[in-house]
Amino acid sequence: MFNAQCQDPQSGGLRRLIKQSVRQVIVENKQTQTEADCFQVITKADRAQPTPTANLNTPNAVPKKSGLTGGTLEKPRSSRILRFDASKIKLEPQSPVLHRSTKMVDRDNLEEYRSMIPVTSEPQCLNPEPLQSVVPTSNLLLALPAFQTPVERFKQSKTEEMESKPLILALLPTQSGVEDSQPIERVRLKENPETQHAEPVRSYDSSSLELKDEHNVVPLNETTQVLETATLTNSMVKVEVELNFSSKAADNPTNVLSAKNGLPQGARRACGQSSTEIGRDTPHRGGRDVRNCSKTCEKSEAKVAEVKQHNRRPTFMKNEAIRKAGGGAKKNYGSAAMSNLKAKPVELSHLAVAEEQRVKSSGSSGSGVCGSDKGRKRMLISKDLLELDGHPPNGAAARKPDHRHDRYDISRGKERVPISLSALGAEDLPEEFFYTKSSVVFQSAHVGISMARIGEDDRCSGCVGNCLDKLTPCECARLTDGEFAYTVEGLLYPHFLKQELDRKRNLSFLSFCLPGTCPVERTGDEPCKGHTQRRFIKECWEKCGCKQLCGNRIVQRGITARLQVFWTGGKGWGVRALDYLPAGTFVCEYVGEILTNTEMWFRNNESHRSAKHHFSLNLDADWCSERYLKDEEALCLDGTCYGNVARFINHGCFDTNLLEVPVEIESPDHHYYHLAFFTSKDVAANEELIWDYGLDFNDKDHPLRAFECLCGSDFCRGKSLGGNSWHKS
Ligand SMILES: C[S@@+](CC[C@H](N)C(=O)[O-])C[C@H]1O[C@@H](n2cnc3c(N)ncnc32)[C@H](O)[C@@H]1O
Repeated sequence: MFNAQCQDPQSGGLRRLIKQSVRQVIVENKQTQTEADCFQVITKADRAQPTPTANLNTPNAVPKKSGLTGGTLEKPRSSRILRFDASKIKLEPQSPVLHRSTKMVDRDNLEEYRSMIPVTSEPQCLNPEPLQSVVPTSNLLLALPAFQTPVERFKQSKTEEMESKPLILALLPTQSGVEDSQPIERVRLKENPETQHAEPVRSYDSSSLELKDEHNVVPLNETTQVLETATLTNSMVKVEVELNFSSKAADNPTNVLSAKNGLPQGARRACGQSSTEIGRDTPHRGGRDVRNCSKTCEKSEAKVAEVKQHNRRPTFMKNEAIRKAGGGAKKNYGSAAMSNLKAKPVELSHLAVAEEQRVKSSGSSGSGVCGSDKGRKRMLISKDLLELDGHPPNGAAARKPDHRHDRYDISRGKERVPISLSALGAEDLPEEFFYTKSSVVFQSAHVGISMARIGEDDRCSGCVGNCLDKLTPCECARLTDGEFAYTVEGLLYPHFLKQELDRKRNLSFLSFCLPGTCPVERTGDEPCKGHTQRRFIKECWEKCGCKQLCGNRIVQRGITARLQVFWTGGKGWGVRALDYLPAGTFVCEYVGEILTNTEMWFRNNESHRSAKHHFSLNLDADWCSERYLKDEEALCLDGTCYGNVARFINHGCFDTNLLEVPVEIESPDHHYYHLAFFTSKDVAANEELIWDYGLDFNDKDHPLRAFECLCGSDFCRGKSLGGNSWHKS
């Protein structure tokens, strides 16, 4: 679909090829500028017989897959932890503040999450001992197991139902929460209150709620009155949370509220506040030097230190406790894959079984483009592909896709930052797809990356710390044309950007590889006129000696910019950055299923043909290499069913703000690489992000018809396509 460029450097004129064309655009300054078509899918090339001369013994040869072993099918049960401020949710359920403060974490990673909790939880007036009686009402950590749909949830077995109990992990005290708070007795959940799947109100009282009787965590008593309600969205399931607080304080001496001050018995006031005495403690007198206070005063240095020390204790359950409580939550898809260094490739047959299970168990997956690709086999492109001893990540292969969109974060916690979805003006939500942070391999695509094959020259094993600190480029940088591509700020160097933009706009002779190596040419009617050579970036990686914080590791760290999927109108969904992004900022990688040209061609002729939007692109930056790439070898990415936020990025014919750059991480094998998007210029907050698909809008041989382009550029190549547009077909 996207990304291959051909031109005849001999004639300099424009000649249309079978799949690609180069168009000349006369820009205002009368300079002739050419824009190459990159948005390309397989046409005749895929139907042709493979060229038998491919030499797989070359250094770049792709290792054949063999003997893939390991892998167990385990039903993934992840849990989401939603931290929200009840008062804010109540007032502004969709505020960005709320959005930012929402974080989904696998149960196994709670400890990691602890460090991310803002210090606003610092107790203001709390006595650590009777904390159970001082219950803040504003910050609550609530874990809800993830479910496919509410309906499915209620079909769960009794055992699983037990596991689905909400788990209050912590109540974080805030200043405002002190005066009017009481112990929570009940959390009442009402799922999907506004949808047809509305389920009856589900109440969890002290016996069904799992609470950790630890600092900041509140035991339950009998239910009495509702003091606070809140609504949060968990994976498109709207959950109304009613926090029921005790009013039977007198029954419980530790929960007695002082009629005068509203504080539970045993809680202390901060110095300078009302001088009401509570219990035997001596309150701090206003204006008094805290150094003179006794330890019983909570403003005293000793008390503050004690409180701080107490708060350093883990607020959350330990993993083991959580597993017991939640029934054995598994690591989530992404993190498990990335953290399992000893993983072996997932056995394909297991994947097939998993896929079948997915199709069977997902009622909605039988429709639409994604629903039609039953039985596909996929693997994560990650360390679990490495041919090392070990096992695949638990449940990674068997994980069921959850097709619903979470508007607060369509990645469902898989990305480092939430990717929100603004559906303003849209009639429907985007079509279902499986959000994946890393590309997955479809059955025939050979992208096995072997650690053993990564040689000394392909990594900087002798480096330490940050390679950017070195005076001379490390081995990885040498593979990036001998220099680092990234600045210390993590941006693409301006000269790198300029060079690549020039290369795209003004296809110079030097940018082309020799004819005769192009798979298009081998099967087409016309000779290939060359492809633009792409400059690859080689990032440092696990096998390098440098640290994870090395500045030559940008794309592998994932998305850091706040992105939002929004409704553009005519173009469908698009992506914008919520903040200003300077030129050279990494935005995201194009993630999808990795498949061969041949497989892509079949898909385009079958399931994708009638699709409204198309999500496939060619990884053809290696077409300039000396060896042939057979059609069964040349790779494409299809983001239709498995993809990330990049699948929503729209096309622009000219003056786009994104540049696609091939980036190698795992190995310097140009056969498979990551296609990373960087801002090609400064991008204002809320500006739509677009890149040039390089689509040949006039290609009538293509199985998919080009869309009628609405990029709005004066140099638009596809705005008046007449009958060639799928919109009109
Ligand atoms: C990779 S998807 C982009 C996301 C898509 N807009 C959506 O709603 O899912 C590519 C598809 O978006 C639409 N599209 C992208 N750029 C466009 C443009 N400039 N004008 C019209 N449609 C566009 C076309 O339907 C195209 O097949």
